[in-house]
Amino acid sequence: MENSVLLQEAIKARAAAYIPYSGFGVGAALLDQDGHVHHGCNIENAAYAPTNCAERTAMFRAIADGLQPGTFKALAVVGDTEGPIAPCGVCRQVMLELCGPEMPVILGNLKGDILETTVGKLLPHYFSSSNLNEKK
Ligand SMILES: O=c1ccn([C@H]2C[C@H](O)[C@@H](CO)O2)c(=O)[nH]1
Ligand SMILES: [Zn+2]
Repeated sequence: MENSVLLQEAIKARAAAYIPYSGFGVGAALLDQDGHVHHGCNIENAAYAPTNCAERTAMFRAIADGLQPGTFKALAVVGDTEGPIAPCGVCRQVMLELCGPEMPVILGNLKGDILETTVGKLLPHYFSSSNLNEKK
């Protein structure tokens, strides 16, 4: 699937954002190996901390639907930002866990700016399960 098509899916996903506090809607679209797209939006909370970002919503939704970690092909994320949106640190760590360092990440905005990167480039010198296993 073209990056531009996956970004369009992220824009569609953004329409469902629940954002009563920030007013800042984000959409995400996660492509699986069968060519299916899993949508995510940010879901906020009056207590703020329980807020779930669009990226994590898409990944958790796909895992809950039975897809296997490490099998995803790409993740697109879109917000109404000046340049391509920047995923938060928590989402980068979850991307590493569920998508792996090599997976492409396509970051965009509503003006059509695009940054193509990877999970590993977004989270250099990351902590992962291999660090836990070093001590076994
Ligand atoms: O990449 C990002 C950045 C921010 N947010 C959400 C979290 C919160 O609802 C709002 C403001 O931080 O945007 C995302 O979903 N993804
Ligand atoms: Zn996040």
